[in-house]
Amino acid sequence: MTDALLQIKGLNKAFGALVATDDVSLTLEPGEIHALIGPNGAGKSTLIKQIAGGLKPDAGEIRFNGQDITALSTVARARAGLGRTFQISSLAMEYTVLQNAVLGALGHRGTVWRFFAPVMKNADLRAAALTALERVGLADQAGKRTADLSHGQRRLLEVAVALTLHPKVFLMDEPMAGLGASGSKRLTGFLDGLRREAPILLVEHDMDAVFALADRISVLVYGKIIATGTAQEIRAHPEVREAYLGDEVPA
Ligand SMILES: Nc1ncnc2c1ncn2[C@@H]1O[C@H](COP(=O)(O)OP(=O)(O)OP(=O)(O)O)[C@@H](O)[C@H]1O
Repeated sequence: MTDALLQIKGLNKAFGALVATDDVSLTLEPGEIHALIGPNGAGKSTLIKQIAGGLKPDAGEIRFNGQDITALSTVARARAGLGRTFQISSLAMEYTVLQNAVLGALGHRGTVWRFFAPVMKNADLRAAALTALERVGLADQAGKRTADLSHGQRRLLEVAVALTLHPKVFLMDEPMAGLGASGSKRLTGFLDGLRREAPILLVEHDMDAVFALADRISVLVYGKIIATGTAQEIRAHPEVREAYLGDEVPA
């Protein structure tokens, strides 16, 4: 394998007596989708937050693109190329779809955002935003108020906002949530191609999507990774079946 773009080493995080991240190490290699699965409360979101910079680990190291980023702010990490979609929407609901995408593109330029109107007239920003909207199939919704989008469309808009930043790596926390069968099929197809642009660390409960997409799967239980492997290896792993998959997934 080539050098990992993202390397997590011995990460630990406790909330009082609760160990939410228990000595977690994992890598994300160029071109791959590495899915992180596990039961509710296993610590998946807590791990993503530490990688994105919103939560400080108690111990351990996060290396990105050859650099130790453990002490960097969320903004510095995003500028360095860590793209993220959120479990809870970060969109401005009263703004249009295009305005949200332009704000995303603006974040990449690092420009100080003083006046919204001139920003919306900036041809480069608009073009970057529209390209991202086209890629997720939302270009025809550009003028719509974000609050008027369906839940699934909002999730796609979040992916478009992340795309405007041209990240080197994507961190995605449950992008399929609430999409419905056709929406998740469509997003699955999109993520399948996206991995060639930037590898994806994917937290997802939708097992159809995980098993269709993931090059590798890590299983988190009580904050600990109990197994990492291909879809086939994970399906057949006795401890994983007992702790998480049960009889839902045929081996
Ligand atoms: N800020 C916090 N303070 C205290 N406990 C927390 C905090 N954030 C998370 N936890 C706890 O840490 C554990 C891991 O939570 P986390 O949200 O990371 O799990 P998860 O695997 O993402 O769950 P889900 O699949 O339901 O989203 C849970 O027991 C949760 O209650």
